[in-house]
Amino acid sequence: MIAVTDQFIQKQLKEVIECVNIDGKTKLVSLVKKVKPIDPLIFYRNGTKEFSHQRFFWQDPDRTFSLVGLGYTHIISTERHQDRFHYIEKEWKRFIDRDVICMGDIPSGTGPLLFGGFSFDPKQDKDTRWNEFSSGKFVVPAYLYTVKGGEAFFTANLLIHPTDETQKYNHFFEEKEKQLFQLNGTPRVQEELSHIISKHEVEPDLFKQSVQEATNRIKREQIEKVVLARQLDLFFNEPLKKDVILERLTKEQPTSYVYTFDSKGYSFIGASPERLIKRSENNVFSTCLAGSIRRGYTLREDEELGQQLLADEKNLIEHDVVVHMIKEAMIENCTDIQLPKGPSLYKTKHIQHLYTPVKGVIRDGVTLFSFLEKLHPTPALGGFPQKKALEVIRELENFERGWYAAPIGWMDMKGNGEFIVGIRSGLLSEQEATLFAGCGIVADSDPESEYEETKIKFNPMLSALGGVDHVTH
Ligand SMILES: C=C(O[C@H]1C=CC=C(C(=O)O)[C@@H]1O)C(=O)O
Repeated sequence: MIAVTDQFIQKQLKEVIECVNIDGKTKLVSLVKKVKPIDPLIFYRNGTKEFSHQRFFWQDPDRTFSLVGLGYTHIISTERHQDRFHYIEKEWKRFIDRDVICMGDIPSGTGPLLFGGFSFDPKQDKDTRWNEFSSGKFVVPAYLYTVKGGEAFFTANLLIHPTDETQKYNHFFEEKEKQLFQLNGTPRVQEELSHIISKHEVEPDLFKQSVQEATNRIKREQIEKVVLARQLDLFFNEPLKKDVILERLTKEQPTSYVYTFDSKGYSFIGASPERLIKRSENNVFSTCLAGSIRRGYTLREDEELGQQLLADEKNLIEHDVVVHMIKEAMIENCTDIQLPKGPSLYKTKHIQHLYTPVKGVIRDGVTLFSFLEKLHPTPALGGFPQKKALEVIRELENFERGWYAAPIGWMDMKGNGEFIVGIRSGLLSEQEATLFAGCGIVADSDPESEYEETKIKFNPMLSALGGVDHVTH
């Protein structure tokens, strides 16, 4: 990409405004500039005053790729049950073709990019807490900061109306850049968090009963595997500092994706280790992650626990069901599939998992969203067979999962992008948080152990919110 100057951008903007004035139709113009890298958390924080109701943040586990969006210039949202993936993709394509003007050669991950997610199951009974998070909701940010490797880019996606005058945008880009990239102040991770004044496990006994019921059904061969989840409610003494929580997540969960989607006072936030699908040109990557054990307190104990997990039959069955389903989806949609023979370990700060990465070359005509539709929910989040597992979850879980355990991610205008599953997550509002955690149930699952496993899975969010002591390795 050519390094553009502010004068060049100003000239381009002037030309677009003149065209829009003549044409009489509102357009989104996407301006991209290479900038000096700053910490993406600073960009997110700089949006607190103006954009706290419309912000998102995304960072890869290796922290070499970050996206931060401020302000939502365009929203594509649906409450559809059936073809929600297709609908969002179709609307996005239509928007790009009809309403977007891009300047020059735009690198992947910049420009008019779509960020958002889907709900786990649009057929679950609705809870008003999830009102801002529809069955499919995607946004094009007004301002986007992208970090790719050592390079950084600032995108402004501006809506230009036919009545707009050129003067309105004089020095606009430069001033926004100055405002959003200012390095004022130290990292806030040391700052005191709001205090948890009350912690409430939502119906733990019901969860254990549901696990028991699920194992009975599995033994009666009505289903092979089902993932059951539960909630933990937290109440705080003062409004939550979302930028501090996000910063703690990035520091405390170095092997996880960190993400938040903020909308009108609510934030869906988490640190997930689980990639659902990534597309980069014609290459696709997915991950089978299922089967868990806690981390050890010493290196030795940690290794022993890892070996125990790698040999544990119950966990291997749980994992195999996921590998089988993802492999089938890969065969259908890809060529040149590469899949290791057996799982390895994936360690996060509080928990270790059985892990099998998969890659392939996407077949002609398959898109990121059509692939997503095939995969979601994998047996790591739903169960197997998929349809039956969803019915069991609807029956045995007594809350709406919303975006928990569902795809969240991004796609650019070239169709490249990545989706993870929104686990190790919580829904935050002003002074409250609801955390979610689930686990895969197979015939041999024991309700008490599954309950303990969900406790560990609450820890990444709980710790970022100031609720648990840190485990050190
Ligand atoms: C459903 C969750 O985790 C899934 C991902 C990895 C391992 C899992 C397990 O071992 O049960 C779960 O399938 C969660 O963290 O809420």
